[in-house]
Amino acid sequence: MVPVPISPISVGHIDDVQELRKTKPTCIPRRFVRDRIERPRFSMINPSSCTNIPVIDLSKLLKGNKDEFQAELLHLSASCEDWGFFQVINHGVDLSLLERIEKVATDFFMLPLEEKQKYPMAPGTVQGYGQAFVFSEDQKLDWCNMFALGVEPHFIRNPELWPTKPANFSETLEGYSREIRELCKNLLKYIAVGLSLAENVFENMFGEAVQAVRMNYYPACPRPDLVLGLSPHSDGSALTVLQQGKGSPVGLQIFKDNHWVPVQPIPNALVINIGDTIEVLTNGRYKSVEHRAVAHKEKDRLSIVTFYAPSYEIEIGPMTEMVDKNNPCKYRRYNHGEYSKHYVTNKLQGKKALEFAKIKTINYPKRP
Ligand SMILES: COC(=O)C(/C=C/C1=C(C)CCCC1(C)C)=C/O[C@H]1C=C(C)C(=O)O1
Ligand SMILES: O=C(O)CCC(=O)C(=O)O
Ligand SMILES: [Fe+2]
Repeated sequence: MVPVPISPISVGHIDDVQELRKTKPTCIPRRFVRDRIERPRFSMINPSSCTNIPVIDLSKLLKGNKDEFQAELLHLSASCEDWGFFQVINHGVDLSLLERIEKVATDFFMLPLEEKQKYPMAPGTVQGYGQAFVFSEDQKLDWCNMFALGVEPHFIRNPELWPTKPANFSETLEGYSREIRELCKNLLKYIAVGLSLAENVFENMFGEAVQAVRMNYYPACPRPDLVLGLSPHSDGSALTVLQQGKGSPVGLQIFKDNHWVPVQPIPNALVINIGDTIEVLTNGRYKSVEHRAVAHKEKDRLSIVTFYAPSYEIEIGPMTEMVDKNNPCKYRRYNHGEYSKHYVTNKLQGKKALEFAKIKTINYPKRP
């Protein structure tokens, strides 16, 4: 076959925000300054920010009595349906692992730039150190440094991008990913039961699930009102598990009822969100929710995010149980590998990536 020339992507110069903060603490290059409409208006944050996202106590599902189990299952279904986001406490993930992953992530981001640049995220790709989802020179940049790695199955790994410093990075990430994988399997089991589906429906469907980790480091910013830590997006995964660094300021915001609602960190809790894949499988009953991160004036922030998704070979489409006369099929069937490719080759733009799967409805004009 004739090799197709791939046109190289020209993304221009991307400043490393941690370096900017060190060397020019008051400078915000033009590419980071958002258009007015996109800027986070802190005065516009829902004043009843006490509307906190729901909290699920997983121990009640794992080992609660019958009544506790039923009540928490209802709470989980309602959280998925009404919020698409919740925090999980008593999740069973070893707390020392949460501390250790945070330590290696922080140690990595604190390395000299030359060391981190040994693991570069090539333009247009998503693994390594840098800024993902940048495809042109005029695209606005996020006030964030990212380090992302594919973890499972092994063929998605690029071993050259697994850092040798800090020394215990790889073994810690392996241990952490194993436990987060079990958490995702458990959550998917209870999500299925809450939908009156067979408990193993997702695990059986997903095959050898894909798991990737992204560590986001948001340095303090002199004008947080002009920049975004991370552009608004929904996640392409089935489920996402997000760990907020201890002592990190509030930064994650979710878009609900036309307002950006901040997510208040709870010590040792993990934030879970429904990804695009579960939205499609449930025919839109559980929706992936747009979210973003904002920067803080004085404090740096760290988040460690795991994307859990079906194997690339899997065909995805609304499950038959979720489609009926009152809920007509809203999404087409597609291959998850194709969706992953589509997702990672487009800039983050709200829920735009999911247009890929939506069945367009035509509104015929009413007859006179
Ligand atoms: C920067 O990365 C992402 O935001 C991201 C990518 C994840 C991936 C890797 C880092 C390695 C290869 C696999 C994968 C594409 C999952 C988001 O992940 C979402 C997007 C899709 C689609 C998904 O399944 O998870
Ligand atoms: O840092 C955060 O709180 C948000 C991260 C996120 O949404 C992501 O990595 O997909
Ligand atoms: Fe996200």
